[in-house]
Amino acid sequence: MAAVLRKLIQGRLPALAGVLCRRSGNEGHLFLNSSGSTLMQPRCGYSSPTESVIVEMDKATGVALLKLNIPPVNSLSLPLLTELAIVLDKLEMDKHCRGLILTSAVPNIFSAGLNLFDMMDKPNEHYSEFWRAVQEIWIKLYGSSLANIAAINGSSPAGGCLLALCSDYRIMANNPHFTIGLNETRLGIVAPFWYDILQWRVHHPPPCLHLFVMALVFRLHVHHPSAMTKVTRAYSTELKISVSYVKQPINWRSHEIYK
Ligand SMILES: CCCCC/C=C/C(=O)SCCNC(=O)CCNC(=O)[C@H](O)C(C)(C)COP(=O)(O)OP(=O)(O)OC[C@H]1O[C@@H](n2cnc3c(N)ncnc32)[C@H](O)[C@@H]1OP(=O)(O)O
Repeated sequence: MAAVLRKLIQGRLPALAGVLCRRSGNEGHLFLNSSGSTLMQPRCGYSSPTESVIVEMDKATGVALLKLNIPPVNSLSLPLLTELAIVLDKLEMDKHCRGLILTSAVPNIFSAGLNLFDMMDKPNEHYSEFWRAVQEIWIKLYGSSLANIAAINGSSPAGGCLLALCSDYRIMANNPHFTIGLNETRLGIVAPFWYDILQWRVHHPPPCLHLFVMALVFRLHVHHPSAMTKVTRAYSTELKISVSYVKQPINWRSHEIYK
């Protein structure tokens, strides 16, 4: 690990800087226990071909639980990114699916971020394909029409943090050993401009966003349609605002931090 990091820090990140600068480019109860692992009672499931992304679809709520499952650290390799993209596409097209929760099947690790081995000693074609896959994931997650929540049940540096930032809402297990943040700057990787916006959005959520998530969690935990209808009616305006907020496209020119 140390040797890999040293090699990357020494500036052997061919093709990376250019790509990063380019601008195109029972009832499904969810708990985080003290160790941060997620417990959910699955109703039915389908997973990616290699089970690197386990999918547990709760038919009653229409919420899919996605568990990243590439030990030891769920590093985001090209195959994992590709499988995750396929799963996200399938869920987007599934008319019964209303939301998704992204978490990890690996104890203590949500994701170690981008796979370091995909960023070194590879031909240029590989870098193009890899970075296209990275961008595709954040676009699919951020632009998803489904409500999506990151249940961060372990450490989540760099690209792992990106996955969390792309989600509509984040819940992290309360464990002092779990770290999260953008440590990739130490490897010489400059985070692209939209990373700022994703972070800004996290630090300045409107109060109604919390209401939106409360309603969602309420829907998952309490199977009481009439109670839910009352909540929805009472707060319909706030819910509409929060839904449009979390699903708004990034428009960096009009964004407040760039004004
Ligand atoms: C366009 C969007 C821009 C987004 C920019 C994002 C960039 C990145 O994501 S760069 C990647 C940055 N990630 C890291 O620097 C993470 C480094 N890893 C860690 O900090 C730790 O490994 C850990 C906290 C995630 C887990 O710690 P621990 O449980 O102690 O496990 P080990 O450190 O012993 O690691 C086990 C095993 O996993 C290998 N490994 C760790 N991280 C990666 C990785 N990102 N890619 C590939 N492999 C990784 C590590 O080398 C160990 O392997 P072995 O030595 O063979 O056991």
